[in-house]
Amino acid sequence: MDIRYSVNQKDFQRYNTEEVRDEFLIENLYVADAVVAVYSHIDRMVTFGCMPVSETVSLDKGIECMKTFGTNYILERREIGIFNIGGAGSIEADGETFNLDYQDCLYITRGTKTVTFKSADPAKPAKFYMVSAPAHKSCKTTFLKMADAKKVPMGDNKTANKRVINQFIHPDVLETCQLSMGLTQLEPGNVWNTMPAHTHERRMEIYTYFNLPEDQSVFHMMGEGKQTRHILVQNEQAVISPSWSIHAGCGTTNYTFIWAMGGENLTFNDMDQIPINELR
Ligand SMILES: O=C(O)C(=O)C[C@H](O)C(=O)CO
Ligand SMILES: [Zn+2]
Repeated sequence: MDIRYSVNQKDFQRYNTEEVRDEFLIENLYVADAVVAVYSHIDRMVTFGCMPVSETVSLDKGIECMKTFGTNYILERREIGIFNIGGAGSIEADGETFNLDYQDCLYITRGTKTVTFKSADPAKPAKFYMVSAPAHKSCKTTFLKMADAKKVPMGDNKTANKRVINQFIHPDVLETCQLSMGLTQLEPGNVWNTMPAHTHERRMEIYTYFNLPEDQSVFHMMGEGKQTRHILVQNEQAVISPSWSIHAGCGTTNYTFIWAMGGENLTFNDMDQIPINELR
Protein backbone atom coordinates (compact mmCIF):
# COMPACT_ATOMS: atom_id res chain seq x y z
CA MET A 1 0.00 0.00 0.00
CA ASP A 2 1.30 3.42 -0.97
CA ILE A 3 1.04 5.46 2.25
CA ARG A 4 1.34 9.25 2.28
CA TYR A 5 1.98 10.89 5.65
CA SER A 6 0.92 14.42 6.49
CA VAL A 7 2.97 17.41 5.36
CA ASN A 8 2.85 20.79 7.06
CA GLN A 9 2.66 24.07 5.23
CA LYS A 10 6.01 25.41 6.54
CA ASP A 11 8.07 22.42 5.34
CA PHE A 12 6.14 22.42 2.07
CA GLN A 13 7.60 25.83 1.17
CA ARG A 14 11.02 24.19 0.75
CA TYR A 15 9.91 21.18 -1.33
CA ASN A 16 11.33 20.78 -4.82
CA THR A 17 9.31 19.50 -7.77
CA GLU A 18 10.01 15.80 -7.09
CA GLU A 19 9.11 16.13 -3.41
CA VAL A 20 5.84 17.88 -4.23
CA ARG A 21 4.97 15.16 -6.74
CA ASP A 22 5.98 12.30 -4.40
CA GLU A 23 3.79 13.60 -1.59
CA PHE A 24 0.69 14.74 -3.43
CA LEU A 25 0.43 13.30 -6.94
CA ILE A 26 -1.20 9.91 -7.57
CA GLU A 27 -0.20 8.30 -10.87
CA ASN A 28 -0.98 4.95 -12.54
CA LEU A 29 -4.34 4.32 -10.87
CA TYR A 30 -5.58 2.01 -13.62
CA VAL A 31 -3.65 -1.24 -13.96
CA ALA A 32 -5.36 -4.19 -15.67
CA ASP A 33 -7.24 -6.43 -13.21
CA ALA A 34 -5.66 -4.77 -10.17
CA VAL A 35 -6.68 -2.45 -7.36
CA VAL A 36 -4.32 0.48 -6.85
CA ALA A 37 -4.70 2.26 -3.50
CA VAL A 38 -3.09 5.29 -1.89
CA TYR A 39 -3.69 5.79 1.83
CA SER A 40 -3.34 9.42 2.92
CA HIS A 41 -2.92 10.26 6.58
CA ILE A 42 -4.68 13.54 5.80
CA ASP A 43 -8.11 12.76 7.25
CA ARG A 44 -7.30 9.06 6.50
CA MET A 45 -8.76 9.36 3.02
CA VAL A 46 -7.96 6.51 0.63
CA THR A 47 -7.91 6.89 -3.16
CA PHE A 48 -8.43 3.74 -5.23
CA GLY A 49 -8.37 2.93 -8.93
CA CYS A 50 -9.61 -0.31 -10.46
CA MET A 51 -9.64 -1.29 -14.13
CA PRO A 52 -11.11 -4.78 -14.45
CA VAL A 53 -10.32 -6.26 -17.86
CA SER A 54 -10.62 -10.03 -18.00
CA GLU A 55 -11.43 -10.72 -14.32
CA THR A 56 -14.01 -9.84 -11.72
CA VAL A 57 -11.83 -7.85 -9.30
CA SER A 58 -12.49 -7.56 -5.58
CA LEU A 59 -11.95 -4.21 -3.79
CA ASP A 60 -9.50 -5.88 -1.41
CA LYS A 61 -7.42 -7.52 -4.14
CA GLY A 62 -3.75 -7.25 -3.12
CA ILE A 63 -4.60 -5.33 0.08
CA GLU A 64 -3.76 -6.67 3.54
CA CYS A 65 -6.94 -5.43 5.17
CA MET A 66 -6.09 -6.19 8.80
CA LYS A 67 -2.59 -4.67 8.47
CA THR A 68 -3.78 -1.52 6.66
CA PHE A 69 -7.16 -0.83 8.23
CA GLY A 70 -7.19 -3.07 11.33
CA THR A 71 -10.56 -4.43 10.23
CA ASN A 72 -11.85 -7.67 8.69
CA TYR A 73 -13.00 -5.99 5.48
CA ILE A 74 -12.29 -2.58 3.94
CA LEU A 75 -15.73 -1.03 4.44
CA GLU A 76 -16.21 -2.34 8.00
CA ARG A 77 -15.59 1.22 9.28
CA ARG A 78 -15.48 3.17 6.00
CA GLU A 79 -17.74 4.56 3.28
CA ILE A 80 -16.75 4.88 -0.39
CA GLY A 81 -17.74 6.94 -3.43
CA ILE A 82 -17.12 5.50 -6.90
CA PHE A 83 -17.25 7.04 -10.39
CA ASN A 84 -16.80 5.14 -13.62
CA ILE A 85 -14.58 7.15 -15.96
CA GLY A 86 -14.10 4.33 -18.52
CA GLY A 87 -16.25 1.92 -20.54
CA ALA A 88 -19.42 0.31 -19.22
CA GLY A 89 -18.99 -1.87 -16.14
CA SER A 90 -20.72 -3.22 -13.09
CA ILE A 91 -20.22 -3.30 -9.35
CA GLU A 92 -21.60 -5.94 -7.02
CA ALA A 93 -22.00 -4.78 -3.41
CA ASP A 94 -23.07 -7.50 -0.95
CA GLY A 95 -24.92 -9.34 -3.72
CA GLU A 96 -26.62 -6.33 -5.35
CA THR A 97 -25.48 -5.46 -8.89
CA PHE A 98 -25.22 -1.89 -10.21
CA ASN A 99 -24.44 -1.16 -13.87
CA LEU A 100 -22.29 1.94 -14.26
CA ASP A 101 -21.89 3.73 -17.56
CA TYR A 102 -19.46 6.58 -18.14
CA GLN A 103 -19.64 9.17 -15.32
CA ASP A 104 -22.19 7.20 -13.29
CA CYS A 105 -21.62 7.15 -9.55
CA LEU A 106 -22.18 4.66 -6.73
CA TYR A 107 -22.02 5.46 -3.02
CA ILE A 108 -21.49 2.36 -0.88
CA THR A 109 -22.21 2.45 2.81
CA ARG A 110 -20.08 1.40 5.74
CA GLY A 111 -20.71 -2.24 6.65
CA THR A 112 -20.67 -3.60 3.09
CA LYS A 113 -18.59 -6.77 3.18
CA THR A 114 -17.93 -7.60 -0.47
CA VAL A 115 -17.45 -5.24 -3.39
CA THR A 116 -16.41 -6.51 -6.83
CA PHE A 117 -15.82 -4.82 -10.19
CA LYS A 118 -16.36 -6.08 -13.73
CA SER A 119 -16.14 -4.61 -17.25
CA ALA A 120 -18.83 -5.18 -19.87
CA ASP A 121 -16.24 -5.34 -22.69
CA PRO A 122 -12.54 -6.14 -22.11
CA ALA A 123 -11.74 -4.03 -25.22
CA LYS A 124 -13.26 -0.95 -23.50
CA PRO A 125 -12.65 -1.58 -19.80
CA ALA A 126 -14.40 0.32 -17.05
CA LYS A 127 -12.20 2.55 -14.89
CA PHE A 128 -13.49 2.91 -11.37
CA TYR A 129 -12.15 5.94 -9.51
CA MET A 130 -12.89 5.75 -5.79
CA VAL A 131 -12.35 7.71 -2.60
CA SER A 132 -13.05 6.25 0.83
CA ALA A 133 -13.35 8.00 4.19
CA PRO A 134 -13.67 6.64 7.74
CA ALA A 135 -17.36 6.42 8.71
CA HIS A 136 -19.04 6.19 12.12
CA LYS A 137 -22.53 5.28 10.86
CA SER A 138 -24.17 3.39 8.03
CA CYS A 139 -26.13 5.16 5.29
CA LYS A 140 -27.89 3.90 2.16
CA THR A 141 -25.94 2.50 -0.77
CA THR A 142 -27.12 4.71 -3.66
CA PHE A 143 -26.62 4.65 -7.43
CA LEU A 144 -26.59 8.07 -9.10
CA LYS A 145 -26.61 9.17 -12.71
CA MET A 146 -25.62 12.62 -13.95
CA ALA A 147 -29.33 13.62 -13.98
CA ASP A 148 -29.54 12.93 -10.21
CA ALA A 149 -26.70 15.34 -9.38
CA LYS A 150 -27.40 18.89 -8.20
CA LYS A 151 -26.13 21.27 -10.89
CA VAL A 152 -24.24 24.43 -9.93
CA PRO A 153 -23.23 26.50 -13.01
CA MET A 154 -20.17 28.69 -12.33
CA GLY A 155 -17.79 31.03 -14.12
CA ASP A 156 -17.83 32.83 -17.44
CA ASN A 157 -16.30 32.54 -20.90
CA LYS A 158 -14.64 35.93 -20.35
CA THR A 159 -12.59 34.52 -17.47
CA ALA A 160 -12.10 31.12 -19.17
CA ASN A 161 -13.77 29.29 -16.27
CA LYS A 162 -17.31 28.48 -17.43
CA ARG A 163 -18.17 25.14 -15.87
CA VAL A 164 -20.84 23.11 -14.10
CA ILE A 165 -20.23 21.65 -10.65
CA ASN A 166 -22.28 18.44 -10.48
CA GLN A 167 -22.82 17.59 -6.83
CA PHE A 168 -23.46 13.83 -6.59
CA ILE A 169 -22.44 12.78 -3.08
CA HIS A 170 -23.69 15.91 -1.36
CA PRO A 171 -26.10 16.51 1.58
CA ASP A 172 -28.80 17.85 -0.80
CA VAL A 173 -28.71 14.58 -2.76
CA LEU A 174 -28.01 11.81 -0.25
CA GLU A 175 -26.92 11.29 3.33
CA THR A 176 -23.34 10.21 4.01
CA CYS A 177 -21.15 10.19 7.05
CA GLN A 178 -18.34 12.58 6.03
CA LEU A 179 -17.69 11.96 2.33
CA SER A 180 -18.75 14.37 -0.38
CA MET A 181 -17.93 13.97 -4.08
CA GLY A 182 -18.84 15.47 -7.41
CA LEU A 183 -17.78 16.05 -10.95
CA THR A 184 -16.98 19.43 -12.49
CA GLN A 185 -17.13 19.81 -16.28
CA LEU A 186 -15.45 22.71 -18.05
CA GLU A 187 -16.99 23.96 -21.25
CA PRO A 188 -14.87 23.97 -24.45
CA GLY A 189 -12.50 26.95 -24.50
CA ASN A 190 -12.57 27.20 -20.69
CA VAL A 191 -9.53 26.11 -18.71
CA TRP A 192 -9.64 27.44 -15.13
CA ASN A 193 -11.23 25.62 -12.22
CA THR A 194 -11.76 26.96 -8.72
CA MET A 195 -10.43 30.44 -9.41
CA PRO A 196 -10.72 32.57 -7.26
CA ALA A 197 -9.05 29.84 -5.22
CA HIS A 198 -10.06 28.81 -1.73
CA THR A 199 -9.03 26.68 1.19
CA HIS A 200 -11.27 24.97 3.74
CA GLU A 201 -9.37 24.37 6.94
CA ARG A 202 -12.20 22.05 8.01
CA ARG A 203 -11.86 19.61 5.08
CA MET A 204 -9.21 18.12 2.85
CA GLU A 205 -9.84 17.53 -0.85
CA ILE A 206 -8.65 15.20 -3.61
CA TYR A 207 -9.02 15.98 -7.33
CA THR A 208 -8.69 13.61 -10.25
CA TYR A 209 -8.52 15.11 -13.72
CA PHE A 210 -9.83 13.21 -16.76
CA ASN A 211 -11.22 13.80 -20.24
CA LEU A 212 -7.83 15.36 -20.96
CA PRO A 213 -6.11 14.43 -24.26
CA GLU A 214 -2.81 12.59 -23.72
CA ASP A 215 -0.77 15.50 -25.11
CA GLN A 216 -2.39 18.07 -22.78
CA SER A 217 -1.91 18.82 -19.05
CA VAL A 218 -3.36 20.71 -16.13
CA PHE A 219 -1.22 23.08 -14.08
CA HIS A 220 -2.74 22.30 -10.69
CA MET A 221 -2.10 25.01 -8.09
CA MET A 222 -1.42 24.13 -4.48
CA GLY A 223 0.15 25.54 -1.33
CA GLU A 224 -0.98 28.34 0.92
CA GLY A 225 -2.45 31.32 -0.91
CA LYS A 226 0.60 33.39 -0.04
CA GLN A 227 3.06 30.66 -1.18
CA THR A 228 1.63 28.84 -4.18
CA ARG A 229 3.29 26.07 -6.17
CA HIS A 230 2.13 24.23 -9.26
CA ILE A 231 2.13 20.55 -10.04
CA LEU A 232 1.71 19.24 -13.58
CA VAL A 233 -1.10 16.69 -13.72
CA GLN A 234 -1.80 14.39 -16.68
CA ASN A 235 -4.99 12.62 -17.68
CA GLU A 236 -6.47 10.29 -15.02
CA GLN A 237 -4.03 11.27 -12.31
CA ALA A 238 -5.13 12.52 -8.89
CA VAL A 239 -3.74 15.12 -6.53
CA ILE A 240 -4.14 15.36 -2.75
CA SER A 241 -4.83 18.73 -1.17
CA PRO A 242 -4.29 19.25 2.58
CA SER A 243 -6.71 21.58 4.37
CA TRP A 244 -4.17 24.45 4.27
CA SER A 245 -3.71 24.24 0.52
CA ILE A 246 -5.52 25.90 -2.32
CA HIS A 247 -6.64 23.51 -5.08
CA ALA A 248 -7.26 25.12 -8.44
CA GLY A 249 -6.10 24.34 -11.93
CA CYS A 250 -5.47 25.75 -15.38
CA GLY A 251 -5.51 23.30 -18.27
CA THR A 252 -3.94 23.59 -21.68
CA THR A 253 -7.46 22.64 -22.86
CA ASN A 254 -10.80 22.02 -21.15
CA TYR A 255 -11.22 18.87 -19.01
CA THR A 256 -13.38 17.27 -16.34
CA PHE A 257 -12.44 16.53 -12.76
CA ILE A 258 -13.85 14.70 -9.77
CA TRP A 259 -13.46 16.27 -6.35
CA ALA A 260 -13.77 14.40 -3.08
CA MET A 261 -13.75 15.85 0.42
CA GLY A 262 -13.69 14.59 3.97
CA GLY A 263 -13.21 16.21 7.35
CA GLU A 264 -15.13 18.16 9.95
CA ASN A 265 -18.21 19.10 7.97
CA LEU A 266 -20.23 18.50 4.82
CA THR A 267 -20.88 22.18 4.16
CA PHE A 268 -19.86 22.63 0.51
CA ASN A 269 -19.90 26.44 0.73
CA ASP A 270 -17.70 26.51 3.83
CA MET A 271 -14.73 27.97 1.92
CA ASP A 272 -12.23 30.69 2.63
CA GLN A 273 -11.95 32.49 -0.70
CA ILE A 274 -8.69 34.21 -1.58
CA PRO A 275 -8.91 37.23 -3.89
CA ILE A 276 -6.93 36.52 -7.07
CA ASN A 277 -4.68 39.56 -6.64
CA GLU A 278 -3.69 38.38 -3.14
CA LEU A 279 -2.26 35.06 -4.37
CA ARG A 280 1.51 34.82 -4.33
O1 LIG B 1 -14.69 24.14 -10.21
C1 LIG B 1 -14.84 24.33 -9.03
O2 LIG B 1 -14.87 25.48 -8.52
C2 LIG B 1 -14.97 23.16 -8.14
O3 LIG B 1 -15.36 22.10 -8.57
C3 LIG B 1 -14.58 23.37 -6.73
C4 LIG B 1 -14.54 22.10 -5.92
O4 LIG B 1 -15.77 21.50 -5.93
C5 LIG B 1 -14.10 22.45 -4.51
O5 LIG B 1 -12.99 22.84 -4.34
C6 LIG B 1 -15.06 22.26 -3.42
O6 LIG B 1 -14.49 22.68 -2.20
ZN1 LIG C 1 -12.37 23.02 -2.24
